[in-house]
Amino acid sequence: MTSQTTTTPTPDQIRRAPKVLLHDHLDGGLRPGTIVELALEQGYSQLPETDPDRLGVWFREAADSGSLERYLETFSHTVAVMQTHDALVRVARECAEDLAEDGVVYAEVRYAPEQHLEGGLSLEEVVEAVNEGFRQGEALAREDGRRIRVGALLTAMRHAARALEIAELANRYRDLGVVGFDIAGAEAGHPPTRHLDAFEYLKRENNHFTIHAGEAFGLPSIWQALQWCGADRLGHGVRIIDDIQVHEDGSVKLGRLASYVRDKRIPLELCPSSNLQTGAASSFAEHPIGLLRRLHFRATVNTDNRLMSQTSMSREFERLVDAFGYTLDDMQWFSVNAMKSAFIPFDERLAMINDVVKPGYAELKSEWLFKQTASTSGSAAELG
Ligand SMILES: O=c1[nH]cnc2c1ncn2[C@H]1C[C@H](O)[C@@H](CO)O1
Ligand SMILES: [Zn+2]
Repeated sequence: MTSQTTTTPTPDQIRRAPKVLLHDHLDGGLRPGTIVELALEQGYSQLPETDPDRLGVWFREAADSGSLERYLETFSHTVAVMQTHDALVRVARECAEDLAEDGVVYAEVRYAPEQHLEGGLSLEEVVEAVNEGFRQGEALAREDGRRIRVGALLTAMRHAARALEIAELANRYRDLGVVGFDIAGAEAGHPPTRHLDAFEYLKRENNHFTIHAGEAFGLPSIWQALQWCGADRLGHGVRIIDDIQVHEDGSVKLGRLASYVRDKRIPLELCPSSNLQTGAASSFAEHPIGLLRRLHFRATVNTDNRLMSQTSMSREFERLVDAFGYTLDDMQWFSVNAMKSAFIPFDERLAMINDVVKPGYAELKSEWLFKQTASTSGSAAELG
């Protein structure tokens, strides 16, 4: 038996393995039951379904459009019920609890504060409500014997004009639960350079940011995000594949931009299920993550929107294990990559890797070895 097959993780091991999540939208991860309850409490009557199971299916199907623009339309329903302090606290608390339950030990969860002002909250009140929810969720997880740390990323919507204001907000709440900044929304027609003032401000403040780029639009968007805006990470970045040639004999040639991304260890926040829904990839088996992992790009695995994709970190890994035969070693590689790429300080990242991620995988691997040894010695005894 090769070590590849011997360490193929079971669904239970995948769930228990310590996972690190860098790209997850707060407004894309609500529990369907919570949406129904919040809509009822707040008198929001536009939900397409009021049965939680059917609503969950509706989100996945509506998001399965093959177009990022149509995928994004589904967020109008989640954002609609996230307009009060209590709703934001609840959604953030449940997010942290759900991630912890799924074995996520560190997460950076993003949302756009400017989309949560319709109930009269200020930008600061939105950030404080979400932070309160994350802290509650972390504490509840701890009571259940689970360990998770959640940091917030503040997103500015790329079609709007509030990026500098949101960047300033992210800077004000730095070390107070917010670990960085992002821009999201429809990519085509909204280049990241429109928000250069925000990125330049953050660089001057020595702050961190990621940019959704190379998802619905290709290399020019990635190039701008890196070389004009100075992004620390790429949200998706999957289209970097357009700059990689794979020849018939299996040899590979990287273009200048792909080389830069790999040489500089630019983290790619890959979100396989989401890419299938927006048309950025056509199947799990053909998803560029397989090649990017083989070529040692700084690839990470992410959920993007758990509600719209009916997914979780465990589900993403299960599908990757099925498609590419990944082992616990591969899972550890992705998780260490993600932890290295997080926006918290270096010493804290290192501590997470050495005290949480690596020991977690070592334990799972030793469990497996123990079972193997027990079954081998059992059969030897029977033979004897
Ligand atoms: O995958 C995505 N690409 C671009 N924008 C996205 C994606 N997923 C969610 N968003 C948008 C919709 C949300 O309302 C917003 C903030 O989380 O970010
Ligand atoms: Zn996203």
